[in-house]
Amino acid sequence: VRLATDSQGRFKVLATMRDLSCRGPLEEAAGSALGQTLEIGQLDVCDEGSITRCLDKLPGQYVDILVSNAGIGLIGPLESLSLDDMRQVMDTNFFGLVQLVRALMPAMKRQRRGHIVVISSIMGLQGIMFNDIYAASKFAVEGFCESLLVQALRFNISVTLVEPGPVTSEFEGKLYSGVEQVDCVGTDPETADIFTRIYLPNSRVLFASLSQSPEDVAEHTLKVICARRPPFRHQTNPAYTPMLALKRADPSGELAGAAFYSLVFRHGPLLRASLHAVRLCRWKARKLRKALRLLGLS
Ligand SMILES: NC(=O)C1=CN([C@@H]2O[C@H](COP(=O)(O)OP(=O)(O)OC[C@H]3O[C@@H](n4cnc5c(N)ncnc54)[C@H](OP(=O)(O)O)[C@@H]3O)[C@@H](O)[C@H]2O)C=CC1
Ligand SMILES: CC1=C(/C=C/C(C)=C/C=C/C(C)=C/C=O)C(C)(C)CCC1
Repeated sequence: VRLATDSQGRFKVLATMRDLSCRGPLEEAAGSALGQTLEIGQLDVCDEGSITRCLDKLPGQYVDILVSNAGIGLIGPLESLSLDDMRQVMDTNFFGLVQLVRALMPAMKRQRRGHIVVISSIMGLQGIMFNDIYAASKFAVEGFCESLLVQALRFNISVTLVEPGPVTSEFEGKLYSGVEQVDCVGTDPETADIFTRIYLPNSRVLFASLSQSPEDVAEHTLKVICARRPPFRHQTNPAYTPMLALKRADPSGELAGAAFYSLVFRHGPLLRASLHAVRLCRWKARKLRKALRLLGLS
C-alpha cells in the first residue's frame, strides 16, 4: 500500500496473499489505489504451481522489484517443537524465497534490470535463544542472498536484505499462541523454567520497548528501493547496532555469547529496567511530537 500510494505515482504493485478471502483489510487500506496502482493476486510461496500461475499473469513474467516478505516465526525449547513445524518454517522463510527468486530471476536477467528485496531479520545476523529454527531460516536466507549477489550484479540486478528487529505485527501474537499449545512438553524442568520465566517475560518487554511499526519498516523498504545504489544489507532498528558490534568486534563469538549470557542470567532485572526506561522515553517522545504537531511547530 505504501508503494501503491506513492505521491509521485512511481509504482504499480501486485500485492499477493495465499488466501484471497482475507483481502478485505488490504482492499480497505489500498482505498482508491485498488485497481489503479494496486492489484491483488493469489500466491503461496510454498506452492510452485501458485507462483507460476501468478507470474503467468505478468507480461514476460517480469517485475522490476520483488519484495519477498512472507515469513513465519517459531519459538520454544527445541525438544518441544515438532519437526513438521520446523520444516514449515524452513519451507516458508527459506525455500519460499528460493522458489520466488528462481521463478523471477530469468526475466530480470533477460531485461538486465531488477531489484530483489528480501525482508530478512536481525535474527539473520544474530541468533537469539529459543528462536533456534527461525534464526536458522533467516541465516539461510542471508547466505543464499550473499551467494547470489555477485552473479546478480553481473546482470545489473540489485539484492537487498532488510533486517528489522521486533515489529508490531500479527507475528508476535502468533508466536505466543503457538507457545501456549507447545506447553514445554518433552523438555526438562530447568529448560522449561528458563523459557517461561526468563525468556518469555524478557521477550515481551523487549517487543513492547524496542519494536517498530510495519509502516516504519515499509518506509525503510521504500528508501532502499529508491536508492541510487541500493545497499546489500539494511538494518531498520538502530537499537540492535551494539548487539551486532559485539559480533564484529570478536569473530570468535565468545564476546557475543558471554554478553547474552550475562544479560539473560546475571543482569535480568537491569535488562528489564533499561527496556522499561526505553519504553518510557519513547512514550514521552511520542507525546512531545504530538504536542508540537498540535501547536503547529512540526
Ligand atoms: N514481526 C517481527 O517482529 C519481525 C518480522 N520479520 C519478518 O517480516 C516478515 C513479515 O512478517 P510480519 O508482517 O511481522 O508477520 P505477520 O505474521 O503479520 O505476516 C506474515 C505474512 O506472511 C504470510 N505468509 C505466511 N506463509 C505464507 C505462504 N506460504 N505464502 C504466502 N504468504 C505467507 C502470512 O499470510 P497468512 O495471513 O495467510 O498467514 C502473513 O500475511 C517476515 O518475513 C518476518 O520473518 C523480521 C523481523 C521482525
Ligand atoms: C536481544 C535480547 C533478547 C531477545 C530478543 C528478541 C526476542 C528479539 C526478537 C526479534 C525478532 C522477533 C525478530 C524477527 O525476525 C532476550 C533473549 C530477551 C534477552 C537478551 C537480549
